[in-house]
Amino acid sequence: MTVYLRADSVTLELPLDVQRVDDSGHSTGLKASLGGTSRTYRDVLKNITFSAEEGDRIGILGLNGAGKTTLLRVLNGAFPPTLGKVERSGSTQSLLNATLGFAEYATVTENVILRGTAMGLRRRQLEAALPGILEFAGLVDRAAHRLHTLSSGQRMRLGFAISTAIQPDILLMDEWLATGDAAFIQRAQERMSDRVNGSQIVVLASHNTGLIRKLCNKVIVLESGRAVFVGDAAAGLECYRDMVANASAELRLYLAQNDPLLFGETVGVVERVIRQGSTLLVEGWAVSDRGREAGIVHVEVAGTPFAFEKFERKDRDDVRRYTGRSGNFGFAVEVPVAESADIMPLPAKVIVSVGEAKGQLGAPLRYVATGEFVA
Ligand SMILES: Nc1ncnc2c1ncn2[C@@H]1O[C@H](COP(=O)(O)OP(=O)(O)OP(=O)(O)O)[C@@H](O)[C@H]1O
Repeated sequence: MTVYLRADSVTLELPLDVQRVDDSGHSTGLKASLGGTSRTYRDVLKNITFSAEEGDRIGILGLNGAGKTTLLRVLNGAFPPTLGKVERSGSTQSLLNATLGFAEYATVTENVILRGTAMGLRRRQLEAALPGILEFAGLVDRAAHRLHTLSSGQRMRLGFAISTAIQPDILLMDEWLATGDAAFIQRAQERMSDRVNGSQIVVLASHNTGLIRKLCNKVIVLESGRAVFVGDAAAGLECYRDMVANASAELRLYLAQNDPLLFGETVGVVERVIRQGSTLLVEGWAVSDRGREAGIVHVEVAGTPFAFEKFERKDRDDVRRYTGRSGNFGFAVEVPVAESADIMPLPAKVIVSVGEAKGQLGAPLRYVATGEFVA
C-alpha cells in the first residue's frame, strides 16, 4: 500500500458564535447573557493545497491563530472541508490533545478501551496493548480506578501512552510538550522519536523552528488561514522568519523567547537608554547572524515604532575581539519623543531590534546596563 496525504483546495468555514450586546456596545451581565448569540461564518482555512508522500516530514508554521491546529483537524478527518478535499492512504494517528475525549466516570482500563476504539483499534489489538499502556503511564495499580480520581499529570501520561501505543503510517502532531517528572519526559521523548522515525509521513505544527529545521524536509507557512508558502523547509523557515520579523515588537519578543534559534545567532545588547529632553538616547552593540554590522536599528518606544537606517556607528574593540570580525558594531540612535510622552519606566518601554535590512529584524535585544561586552 502506498501511503500518502493530500489536500486539494481545502477551505474550511466555521461558525463564529458571538454573544449579543446591548446598543451601547457594553455587555451587561444577565441581560447580555439572556440576549442569545448571533452566528456568522468565517473561513478559518482558505484554499490550501499540498501533498505529502512517503518519507515526507512537513512542518506547519504560522503565528498564533493562523490555522495550524485546524489544518491538522481537517487532515485527520475531524472537520470535513467546506470546499475541496483531503485524501489519505495509510493508518493515521493525531497527537493533538492528550486528554481530550476521556470519560470521567469510566475506569482507567475502560478509558483505554474507549480511546483505543475511537483510534480504530480492534479489541484484540487493544487487549494486547493494554498492559504496556498502563505500564508506560505508571498506572498499573490504578487500572480499576475511575478517571476522575487521577491527577492532571496522571491523565496526561495516560493520554500520551494511549495515543502513542500504536505505530501509525501517518502521524499528525500539534506542539506536543510532555509535562511531568524528568523521567517521564525523557521516556515520552524517546517514544516520540520512535513514532516519528517509524511513520511514513509526519505533519508537525509548531512554533519551534529548531525542531522543524531538524525534522522536516518540507514546510507550510500559514497566514490567516492561507498557505503563503508550501515547499522546501529551508525556504519555508526563511519565509516564517520574515513574517515574524515584520510582526509587532511584543510578538517578536515573545516568539524569540520561546524559540531562541528563530533569528539565528544574532547577538547584541542595549546598554544605555537615557532621556534628554525631547530625545531618547539609545546605545548598544549588535552583530548580525552573518557576523555583520547592523544595517537598521528599530526602536519601539511605548508602542510607537522608529526605524533608523542612518545612525552613529561606534567602534567596539571588545566586540571585534570576541567575534573576530571587523566592523563598527556599536550603535547610537536619538529617538524623538514628545516631552509629555509617558515612556516611564525606562528601559522597560523601549524595545530595540537590529537587522541587516528592513524586514530582517532580529530578536529584540536584552538590556544590560554594564557597558561591558556580554555575549
Ligand atoms: N471551533 C472553532 N470555531 C470557530 N472558530 C475557531 C474554532 N477553532 C478555531 N477557530 C479559529 O480559527 C483560527 C485558527 O485557530 P487555530 O487554533 O487553528 O490556530 P493555530 O495556528 O493553531 O494557533 P496557535 O498557534 O495559537 O495554536 C483562530 O482564529 C480561531 O479562533
